[in-house]
Amino acid sequence: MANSRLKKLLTYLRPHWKKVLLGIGALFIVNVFSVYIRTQVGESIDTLRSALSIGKIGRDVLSIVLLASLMWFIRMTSRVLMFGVGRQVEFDLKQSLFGHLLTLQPSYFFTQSTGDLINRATSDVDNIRRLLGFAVLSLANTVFAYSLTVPAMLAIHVRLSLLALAVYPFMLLAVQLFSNRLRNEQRNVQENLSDLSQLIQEDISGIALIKIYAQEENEQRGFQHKNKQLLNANLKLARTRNLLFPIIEGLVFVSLLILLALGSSLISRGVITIGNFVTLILYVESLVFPTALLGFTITAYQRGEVSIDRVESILTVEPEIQNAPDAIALPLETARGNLRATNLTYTYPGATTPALDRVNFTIEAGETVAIVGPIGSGKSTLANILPHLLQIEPEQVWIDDYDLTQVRLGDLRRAIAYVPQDSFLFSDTVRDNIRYSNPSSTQSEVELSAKQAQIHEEILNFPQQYDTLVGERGITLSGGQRQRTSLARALLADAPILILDDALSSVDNRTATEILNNLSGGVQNKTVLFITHQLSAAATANRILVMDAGKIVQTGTHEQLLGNPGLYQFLWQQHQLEEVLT
Ligand SMILES: Nc1ncnc2c1ncn2[C@@H]1O[C@H](COP(=O)(O)OP(=O)(O)OP(=O)(O)O)[C@@H](O)[C@H]1O
Repeated sequence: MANSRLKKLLTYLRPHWKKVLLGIGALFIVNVFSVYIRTQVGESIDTLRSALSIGKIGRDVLSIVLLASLMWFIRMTSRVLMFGVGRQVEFDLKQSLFGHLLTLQPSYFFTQSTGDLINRATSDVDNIRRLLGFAVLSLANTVFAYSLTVPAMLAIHVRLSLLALAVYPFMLLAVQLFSNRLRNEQRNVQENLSDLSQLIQEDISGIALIKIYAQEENEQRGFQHKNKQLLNANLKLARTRNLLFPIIEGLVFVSLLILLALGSSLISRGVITIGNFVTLILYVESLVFPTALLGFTITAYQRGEVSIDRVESILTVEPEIQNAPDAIALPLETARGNLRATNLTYTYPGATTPALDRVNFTIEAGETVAIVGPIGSGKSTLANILPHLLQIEPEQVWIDDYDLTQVRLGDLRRAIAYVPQDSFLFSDTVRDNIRYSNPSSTQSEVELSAKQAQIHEEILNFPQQYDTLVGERGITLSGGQRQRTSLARALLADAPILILDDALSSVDNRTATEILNNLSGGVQNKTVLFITHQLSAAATANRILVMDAGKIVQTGTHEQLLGNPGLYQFLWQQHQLEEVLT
């Protein structure tokens, strides 16, 4: 696992290897300078003891200042390079995450919490950036500091250096002991953060419901509970971290004490010079920072490791619905709009009964077909299968006599304009919302679609007409206006097949029937499939499919179906009753 994470890190870094090498190389030079300057200080002290010369002191000070300035400059360069690489990897990861999410089927998003997904794409990616910027930089710095300083110390006096360094294995032991705990606590923090984000996102979406049922206090309590859990997880992590760092620092000071205690007798016996002794103290002091940082580095590493897992768990999800190898091209110009189903059966993952059970139909190009039936009878499932938004077995559905599962996804979806039940509008202008299906269309084409969807007149009454912003940053449209704007968008796509999934449910019966009548008037020769509970609208279709419990139980024109006892007759009587009552 750790190995695979390391491999992942290397994959992230590979495109930026030149900068990484340059940054690490610069860090190596910085550490060489650091050791050299400390040796210089010791030598200067020893020279002072033999002959006090102001000129020599001046020269030594100047050379040390120059070297230190150069060192500072190179250290800055290495930081800019490494932190830049971290930012670049953050950018790359966000790009691939977003790109990958767009390849996944809608059902994936039903089973995932949006807050968690957002958190992974932001906070977790940020942790990986820190791991690659700060942690790699600091780890490399620690390795260089030790590998250059320790030999220099040993060269001065082996026994004294070894004794001063004797406490360092305890430091590594402490870090090791704490690392598992830190990782688990970090994971806990990330998960609690995701929970909280999810709650905020849900509450904002469901704000009307919260108010209708006067649940503000309950929601506030729920939020407080989750927020408290996050606080506790953060405090626990901080406690562990705050326990580790003082242990490390304390051990460093023990090593300084050893130096002081033993070093003074070695000086008095003339084994080492005062200059050597000062250099040794400076060396031990130079290891304090990289060693104390080891704790932070480990935390950043742990945090990054957890985040790598969380980000990779999205990136490794295979899209269920992809182009088949050698997928069949179905260019828009050649698509006619025939649809056929043979024994179409579909069961939702985890469900025990099929949502569609051996469904058979043939719909000719240009036909207008209404699909009616009680709630939960499988109408939307069928509507989602046709643009291949749900994965089905091959050889069950055919478009223009091609197996739907073998047709290139882009071509299939361009051939089908689909208006789902809940009409989604982007926070953008009305024009761009309609143009979404065909971004190169002209204003007059947009207006034509809006007229067919019977929304044009209302748009003209909006404050900035077609330039009016809708959604979160603009005006709020009524349910019926949203539905007709979505319909205008679908009509502008000019696809040979139009599927409306109860897409006019918030539009009054008369207008809905008028719109559908115009669509089925054959002006555009589209195949129109509309799912509806408005039976007066369904009555205008060329043919009606009646669904019940996943099956097509009746087929025919309105008149034929009315003449036969069955579900349609029953639904129609109910509809007539509702008309009288309203
Ligand atoms: N994502 C899903 N996961 C599991 N089961 C589902 C899912 N979506 C729908 N179902 C089930 O599949 C069956 C058919 O649902 P579907 O939404 O296709 O019915 P419908 O006829 O469109 O209903 P309505 O008229 O209410 O829109 C129902 O039993 C429903 O509970």
